[in-house]
Amino acid sequence: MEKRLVFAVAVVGVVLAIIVPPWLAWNEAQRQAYQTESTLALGYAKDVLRRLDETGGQSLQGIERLERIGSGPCSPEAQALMRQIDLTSTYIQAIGHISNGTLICSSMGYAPVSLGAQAFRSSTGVILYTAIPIGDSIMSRLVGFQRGKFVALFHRDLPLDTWTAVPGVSLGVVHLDLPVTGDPIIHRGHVDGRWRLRLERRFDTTFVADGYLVAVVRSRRFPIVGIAAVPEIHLSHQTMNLAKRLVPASMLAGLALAVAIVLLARRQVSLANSLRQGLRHHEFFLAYQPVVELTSGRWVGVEALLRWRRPTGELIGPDVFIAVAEQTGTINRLTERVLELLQHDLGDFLVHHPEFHIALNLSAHDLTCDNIVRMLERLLMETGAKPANLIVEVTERALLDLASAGPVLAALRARGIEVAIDDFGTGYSSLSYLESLELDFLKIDRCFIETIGTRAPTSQVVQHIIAIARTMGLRMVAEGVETEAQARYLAEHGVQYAQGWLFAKAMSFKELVSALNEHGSTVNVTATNDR
Ligand SMILES: Nc1nc2c(ncn2[C@@H]2O[C@@H]3COP(=O)(O)O[C@H]4[C@@H](O)[C@H](n5cnc6c(=O)[nH]c(N)nc65)O[C@@H]4COP(=O)(O)O[C@H]3[C@H]2O)c(=O)[nH]1
Repeated sequence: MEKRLVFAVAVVGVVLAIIVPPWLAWNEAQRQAYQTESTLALGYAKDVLRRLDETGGQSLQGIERLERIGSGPCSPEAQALMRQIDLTSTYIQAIGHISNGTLICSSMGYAPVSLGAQAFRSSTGVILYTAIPIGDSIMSRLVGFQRGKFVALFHRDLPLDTWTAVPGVSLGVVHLDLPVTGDPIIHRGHVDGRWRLRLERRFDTTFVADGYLVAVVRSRRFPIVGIAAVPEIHLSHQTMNLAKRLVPASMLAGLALAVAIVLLARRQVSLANSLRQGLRHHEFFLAYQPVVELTSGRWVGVEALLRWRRPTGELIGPDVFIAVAEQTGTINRLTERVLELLQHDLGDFLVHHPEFHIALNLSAHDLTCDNIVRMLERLLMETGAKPANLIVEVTERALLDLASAGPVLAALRARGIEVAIDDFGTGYSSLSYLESLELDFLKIDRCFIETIGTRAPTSQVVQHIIAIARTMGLRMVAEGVETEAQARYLAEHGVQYAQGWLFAKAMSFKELVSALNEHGSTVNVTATNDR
């Protein structure tokens, strides 16, 4: 990634960091407010429904008791029962016998009372009266519930007499046998009978309509729904209250993120510049970590690991600078430098150690064209080495672009240079994907070796990786072996090679040569410092 690209990505990142968190916070405030208010509205609707269910239940029970009396609907016995039902019920105001729309006798006494016009007859034969003229008031607040010869009267406000913390809440009950456009049977405030359609097959639902947050709940006992509508303005207030807390916090977080992006971009650019400078000023060198044959303890080769020492003496690890080099397009130059350093270090070493191998790491970029093939051929020519002396290590990530990596790897293998898949198990490769490549070695990553003999959930993975390597006919190299127990386990499970601090840390080429000269290739020293 060039400087300008880093800048562009950073600008986009900063803009997003400033816009996205407050936007997310605002959405979260809306979501939370809606959730809270919906729960509240559903609570009101359920309360109305519970009261009406209870009223209906008590009315039916009372009527059934009166129907069971054999002594006539207005007999003294029946009237005594009416008074008893009236007194003991919590919701019914009166109960009586009706004939031709007139209450003949009731728990209130003998005086005949006309119930006025029928408001509605349900499919189950229940008749409702909603404008019963009692006393001087033509439109009294009583509602009549008639089944057969008897009617129960209750106060219209009773089911709606639910306490609401929010002002302006509308409450109502709609009968499902009424036409869709019909009015609610009882209501307080604005209630639209059509809101019930939003229930569909559910038992309750909430939605925003006509300036209200509406909750509709269906009764499981009667064909009715309870409705509560909280003014939308209240929802907006709640959203604003929450947003006042969430948005500033998210803006701060976004700002911190933006600052982090700017700092990271600056570091990226300055690290990229330093990398180029480091290449010009020869600040890179190679360290070599021995690869050991597990059955014999023989050093059969080394892995060349790149190191960067800044003029300040600071040592920067490849984990940091390889990623920056890959992102800033300097990686090919870095690989070139690795080959130059190898050529310089090796001299004619491999001519005298024909069985020894050198493993070097390649990046995804190196595999995008066959330039690397020519560069390695040149290295072989200059050092007098054979292709079998070289192993290239590629990570699973580098193999993602199979279309370009595949032919390059095939070209290397065609020349006799072997290929190892590095950090196996940490990337994205699927088995079928790996099978489409021709490989020689599989390197088992340190993170799996660490789990050997532990109770870590991934401790079984090593066995699977070993099985995969066997199935694919690959030789194995275990990385990061630090204990005898790990080495023993690996040897017992047929892993041929290993590297790690148990055997030796990475060392300079000079130290490698003197260790080999001193002890032959069966050295068993823990070589000095990993520079
Ligand atoms: N804790 C622990 N660590 C151990 C042990 N034995 C070896 N290691 C470390 O594990 C890493 C092994 O290299 P890698 O998996 O190829 O992983 C390498 C490789 O992917 C990459 N790298 C190194 N040199 C080059 C290079 O020249 N070119 C490219 N493209 N990548 C390189 O950087 C990665 C990191 O390299 P290093 O920092 O040198 O870290 C090395 C090595 O120092 C052990 O017993 N315990």
